[in-house]
Amino acid sequence: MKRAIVLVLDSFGIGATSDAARFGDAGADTLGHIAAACAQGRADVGRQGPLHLPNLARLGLFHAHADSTGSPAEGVTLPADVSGSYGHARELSSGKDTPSGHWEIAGVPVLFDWGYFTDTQNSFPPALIDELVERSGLPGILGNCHASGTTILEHLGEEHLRTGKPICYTSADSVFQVACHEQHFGLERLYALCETARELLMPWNIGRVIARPFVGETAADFVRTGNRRDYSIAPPAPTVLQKLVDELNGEVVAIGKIADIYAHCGITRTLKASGHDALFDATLSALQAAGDNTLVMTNFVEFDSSYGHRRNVAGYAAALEAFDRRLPELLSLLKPEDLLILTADHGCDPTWPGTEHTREHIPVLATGAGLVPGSLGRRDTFADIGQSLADYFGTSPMDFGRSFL
Ligand SMILES: O=P(O)(O)O[C@H]1O[C@H](CO)[C@@H](O)[C@H]1O
Ligand SMILES: [Mn+2]
Ligand SMILES: [Mn+2]
Repeated sequence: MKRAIVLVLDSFGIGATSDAARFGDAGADTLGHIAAACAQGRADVGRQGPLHLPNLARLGLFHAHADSTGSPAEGVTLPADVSGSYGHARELSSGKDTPSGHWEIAGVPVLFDWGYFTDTQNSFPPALIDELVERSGLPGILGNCHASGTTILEHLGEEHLRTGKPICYTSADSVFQVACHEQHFGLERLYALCETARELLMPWNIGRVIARPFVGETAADFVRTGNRRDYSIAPPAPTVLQKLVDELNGEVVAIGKIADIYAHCGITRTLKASGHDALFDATLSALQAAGDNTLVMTNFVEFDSSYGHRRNVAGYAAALEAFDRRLPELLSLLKPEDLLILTADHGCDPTWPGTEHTREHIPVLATGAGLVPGSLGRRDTFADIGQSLADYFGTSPMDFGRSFL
């Protein structure tokens, strides 16, 4: 029986890549800088002391990090006995965004350039906004700038409630984000607006439109909800997910934002859940129900959206420790022939200037399926994961990547 589980810890980078300087990210290190802050007592909010990830450590996380950066993370002990196969991978894709990372993990790197809105103010072309306003019957828009999604709610959330104008913003990523109040503006109306924006943005080659619903009545208490929705374009070639479905009639269970990120291509079941515990629970039940030729893939989004972008080191550390505590539940469900892979889609170093992603190696932690514990070394592309999955299931090979099985 072939069953693979891929857990994407969104934004969990383990050290800058050799091309990071091109992104302004030379020296970024999501894991290393979190561990250092913990070791130095600078992350004692809601948690205490050195970063404690015993289960990830046993799978080889800190070994992979040391191989990636050249030195062990501060304040952590590298276990003598490692039970997993561990490596770190570079990114071939031109960007450091979520779709690029996920598609490359699935064997399809993004070798073209996305469209970006590079102006930090008045970021969107007037003709685009005019058409969006007209087609959606809006009184206008707010924002029209680069912004952090929580800060912009503090600045413009109340004006949004007064005027009914959606808050549109972007970032260094190829995104068009729309924040609207779930009740005052309406959730379904926000989704419809995003669908129109998705259509209008096709010629601009923008990777994603993201609906960012929020609740609350004043700047002090606005909070984004789990009803976020990502409208991605389709991957440029069949991913390993698609091949598993098309060639082997397999099952692909997408948990969290996975289905949205692959534009619902190559997915047979979608499970939504809000918060890491609920995502973990959904992963466990999907695995318990999984039959032959099944891939269960989960994205743990809070690392990125609640802690990485928010530059919240203690929060990121606490979320990693909580994830680590639950890992034995998953490991105990695995059958020897199952393949488990833990990885990430890019970095988002919470100590780095700004609020953007960081260009980093991702961890590749694999166990099961006859893998021998030990180092997988530096991998040239995230697509080694996709190629390994193709190899494991026996689909036709991917065009990119080298199997580590
Ligand atoms: O600041 P928020 O709204 O979380 O936005 C972040 O999330 C987007 C998608 O990952 C990125 O473009 C980044 O800007
Ligand atoms: Mn991401
Ligand atoms: Mn992000």
